[in-house]
Amino acid sequence: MSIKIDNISFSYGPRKALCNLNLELKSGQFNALLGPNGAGKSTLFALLTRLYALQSGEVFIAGHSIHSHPAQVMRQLGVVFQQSTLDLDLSVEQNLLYHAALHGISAREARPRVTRELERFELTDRLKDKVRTLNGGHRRRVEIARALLHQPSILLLDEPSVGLDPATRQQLNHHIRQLCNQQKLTVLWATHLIEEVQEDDPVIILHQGNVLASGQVSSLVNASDSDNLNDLFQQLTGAEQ
Ligand SMILES: Nc1ncnc2c1ncn2[C@@H]1O[C@H](COP(=O)(O)OP(=O)(O)OP(=O)(O)O)[C@@H](O)[C@H]1O
Repeated sequence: MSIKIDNISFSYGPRKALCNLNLELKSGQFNALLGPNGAGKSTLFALLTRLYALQSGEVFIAGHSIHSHPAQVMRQLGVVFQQSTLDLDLSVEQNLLYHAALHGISAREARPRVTRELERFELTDRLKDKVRTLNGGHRRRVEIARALLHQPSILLLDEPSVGLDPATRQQLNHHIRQLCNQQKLTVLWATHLIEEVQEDDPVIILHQGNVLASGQVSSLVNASDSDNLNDLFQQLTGAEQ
């Protein structure tokens, strides 16, 4: 399922955060949204998830406007925000069942889904543990498992690897890629880290609210006079990695 972003702009008072964005995510693929701090990544996520109302332009999910068909399209979205939204004093199971209930899924129906997701994330033995006792990498996995409980076809992750050590970051990134391949999920992975983006990925380079480039990494690099994505990113944004 795809997301089409049609000419959206957004300002916080006088500060312009997004300027005339036009994008289409590749359906069933791992799409990377690469931008330095302040690029506008979180603002874009807030608009895609309807946390903020659109000020101009439109967003379509599977051809439906998020403005005119919100319930229909929101069901298709799984979201992992930059800041964790787990309740630290509830167990992993309680956090997951609570989310399922918010989506109208009964506990009876939710339990096997919880079991399946936790198995997939190798967290089965942590079911009854309070989230507070989990390390950062495990908390992130619980959040992703939670985002998948209602079986969305699109998964949005806003800098999910922030605060994790390099090995855990890599595992998480690898895990999402596997999920994407197995389930044909459309993924939007926001990051400021070039090493989380691979040559075959469709990438969107966002800087100061503007899309500077979008397309498959290797095509963008080949069409430029840079040797790799790192060089291209630096050339376009002036930002050092
Ligand atoms: N609530 C707000 N009020 C005013 N300005 C804001 C607000 N939130 C974000 N901004 C500004 O909007 C721009 C885009 O911010 P945004 O958080 O979307 O970027 P980002 O790419 O997610 O960066 P980061 O990784 O640092 O969160 C920045 O200039 C930021 O300072």
